[in-house]
Amino acid sequence: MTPHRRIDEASPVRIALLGCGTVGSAVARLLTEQAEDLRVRAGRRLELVGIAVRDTTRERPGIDSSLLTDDPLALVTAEEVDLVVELIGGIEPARELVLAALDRGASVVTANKALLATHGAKIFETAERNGRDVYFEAAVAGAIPIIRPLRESLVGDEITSIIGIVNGTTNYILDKMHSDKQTFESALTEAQELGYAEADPTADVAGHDAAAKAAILAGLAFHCRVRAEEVFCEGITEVTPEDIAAAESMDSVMKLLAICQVNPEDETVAVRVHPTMVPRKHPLASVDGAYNAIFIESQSAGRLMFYGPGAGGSPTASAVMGDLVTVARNLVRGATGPGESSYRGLAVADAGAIRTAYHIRLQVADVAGTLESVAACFARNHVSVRAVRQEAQGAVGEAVELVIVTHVARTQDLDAAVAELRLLDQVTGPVRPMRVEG
Ligand SMILES: NC(=O)C1=CN([C@@H]2O[C@H](COP(=O)(O)OP(=O)(O)OC[C@H]3O[C@@H](n4cnc5c(N)ncnc54)[C@H](OP(=O)(O)O)[C@@H]3O)[C@@H](O)[C@H]2O)C=CC1
Ligand SMILES: N[C@@H](CC=O)C(=O)O
Repeated sequence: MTPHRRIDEASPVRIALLGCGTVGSAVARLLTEQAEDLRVRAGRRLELVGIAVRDTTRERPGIDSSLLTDDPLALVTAEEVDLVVELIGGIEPARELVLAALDRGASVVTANKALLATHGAKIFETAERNGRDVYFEAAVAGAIPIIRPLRESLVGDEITSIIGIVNGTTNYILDKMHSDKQTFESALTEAQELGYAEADPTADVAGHDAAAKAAILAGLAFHCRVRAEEVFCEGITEVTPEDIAAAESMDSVMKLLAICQVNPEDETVAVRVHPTMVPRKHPLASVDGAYNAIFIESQSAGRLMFYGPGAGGSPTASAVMGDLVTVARNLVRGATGPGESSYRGLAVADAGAIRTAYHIRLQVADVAGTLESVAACFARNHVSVRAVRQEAQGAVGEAVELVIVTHVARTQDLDAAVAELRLLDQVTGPVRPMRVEG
């Protein structure tokens, strides 16, 4: 274990900031503007000793340019640094820098879900070995306190499921597609301008950002390790205005949900992210813009809901600052916060075994026997149909739209049924399955 520089009463806690973009610049400003209150709350002055960026020549309003450096490794390995705040994003060089900081003896605060959901095991093991903290409240759901409740408040309870909206960008896009009939592209541009999207917005719209967050939530909730790549993940890039209209015709809205459950039969963990039809009366349906919401169900507490701004510089900086003060207090006391608790070796369920209800739209020729053929595809694949609706009545033989709602079914069974439907002579257009929750 690296001996820590003693933070005596006259010494400040020295902070290195990696990244000065949407979140980093908000953190840097708060450290200056709130310096006196932060000193009292942390028990020591918090001194920003350097800010690593790519471009040191760019004008950055409110930021002391003498602190800028383009050598992040030199900054995190500097002898005097007590606390490294990683707000660069992505895997490299963030991984290398975080590990170097911990090995050198600094504690770490990060908002980097992609990094933790991919290299969390190594990072937490390195922190433990060096007796240092890794705090990451901002990594999931922006300003919403969700990591601390899972790591501390609910650690004595048995969590059975988590369901939530954990990506602000996609919630913003889907909300705008519903409420303003905006196109996907223009809503995404707005979300980028507002600072909600990742540097590469593919991570948002393809569902990878939500999948990384779901992996972190599932790991904390069920005390096991889940990696981002193990999460079943479908983004919103294929969601069309027709899907939005179909959801509305069912008095529902489209949401990108993250769902984490333990299957009590085989003790596997099912973690998934996908666009989902949610009935308007469900509390998640009214979560608009870049807001996030997370429902937790646990044995003793019952149902809990967490709600708030899920993205953006200022809300995310709030979560980072909370971690920063907590870690500074720990440093001053010579203590560390809770480490990783992943003692349960639960396996992650196969994607095909994941169970949900479906809403399926398909175009068929309105001829005798069509309904029977369609129903047989579901029956042969063990998918139970709950309701069938024919959208319009035309002349015999004309194409009509059928809407079928199923009971909860296994993904692999539903996929097999859809594959058979596509081969039917009576099916004359695309077959569009959407998952349904609530
Ligand atoms: N934006 C949001 O709403 C939220 C973001 N997060 C997370 O916070 C982190 C930061 O996000 P955000 O602020 O939006 O990202 P930005 O893209 O706005 O900022 C990234 C910053 O990192 C710097 N940087 C990038 N690569 C390097 C490098 N190799 N060396 C030194 N500096 C580098 C950039 O420098 P330069 O300025 O010179 O380009 C920039 O200042 C990410 O992990 C993200 O997932 C979490 C919750 C919400
Ligand atoms: N790009 C992310 C930012 C916060 O984590 C999002 O849109 O939620």
